[in-house]
Amino acid sequence: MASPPPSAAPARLVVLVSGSGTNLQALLDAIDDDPEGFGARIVAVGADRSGIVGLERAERAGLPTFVCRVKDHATREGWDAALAAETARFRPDLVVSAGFMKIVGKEFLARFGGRFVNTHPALLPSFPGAHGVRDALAHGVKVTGCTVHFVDDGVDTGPIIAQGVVEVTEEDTAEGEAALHERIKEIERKLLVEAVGRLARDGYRIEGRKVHLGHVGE
Ligand SMILES: Nc1nc2c(c(=O)[nH]1)N[C@@H](CN(C=O)c1ccc(C(=O)N[C@@H](CCC(=O)O)C(=O)O)cc1)CN2
Ligand SMILES: NCC(=O)N[C@@H]1O[C@H](COP(=O)([O-])[O-])[C@@H](O)[C@H]1O
Repeated sequence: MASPPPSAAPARLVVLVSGSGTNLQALLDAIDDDPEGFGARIVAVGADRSGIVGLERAERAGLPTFVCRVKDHATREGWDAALAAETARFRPDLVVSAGFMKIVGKEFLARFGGRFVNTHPALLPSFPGAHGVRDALAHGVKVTGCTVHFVDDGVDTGPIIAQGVVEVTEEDTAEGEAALHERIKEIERKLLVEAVGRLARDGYRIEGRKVHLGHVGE
């Protein structure tokens, strides 16, 4: 699977959030710093819950937002189809899960598979799921980090785009999960900005588990 050849128009991004949205903010800031050069612009921000700082950041930036809550739908499949339809309204080239805490299903992946990027706070394939930082600490690892990857129908199993490493220190106890997560997020924000910018500017090919950046060799 390959992205379309790079075009003069910036890639359209829909960003999905569930929380504080600092990764979203990093993307907003990078685009603001170099609107022509970044290669992408955010066209909408979606969430699975209301009342979160991530949505406030989007509103402050003057972006359209949408909220799609599981509990407003009779079935999980109905929610997934609604999320896909809301996202599709904004005609994204790429969808970015930046702290989006819901597993998406068949309908969403049918529409956005191969162009849905997630950032996860651990070095995949270790410690997938909703508690990557806590699980890595509990396992006693000495290094952890973050992974930007394409989303597939597993949980955090899709092809890896980029990874960043963070050392675990003696002070990083199970109770100190938040402090380690903050150090990971400092690296993660830069990694996500760099990865999304490169995907948008240079294009990419996914061959099996390998992600090749750029249109070289086509
Ligand atoms: N089909 C996929 N969907 C998503 C993936 C993925 O790899 N495949 N990655 C996530 C993000 N993610 C970690 O990176 C993640 C988010 C949430 C969960 C989870 O277990 N969620 C529960 C609900 C938890 C909650 O609401 O707080 C759920 O979905 O029911 C695991 C991994 C983006 N989506
Ligand atoms: N498995 C998904 C997951 O744990 N996602 C994590 O949530 C945080 C969101 O931070 P933010 O809201 O400040 O961007 C990020 O660390 C992201 O990797």
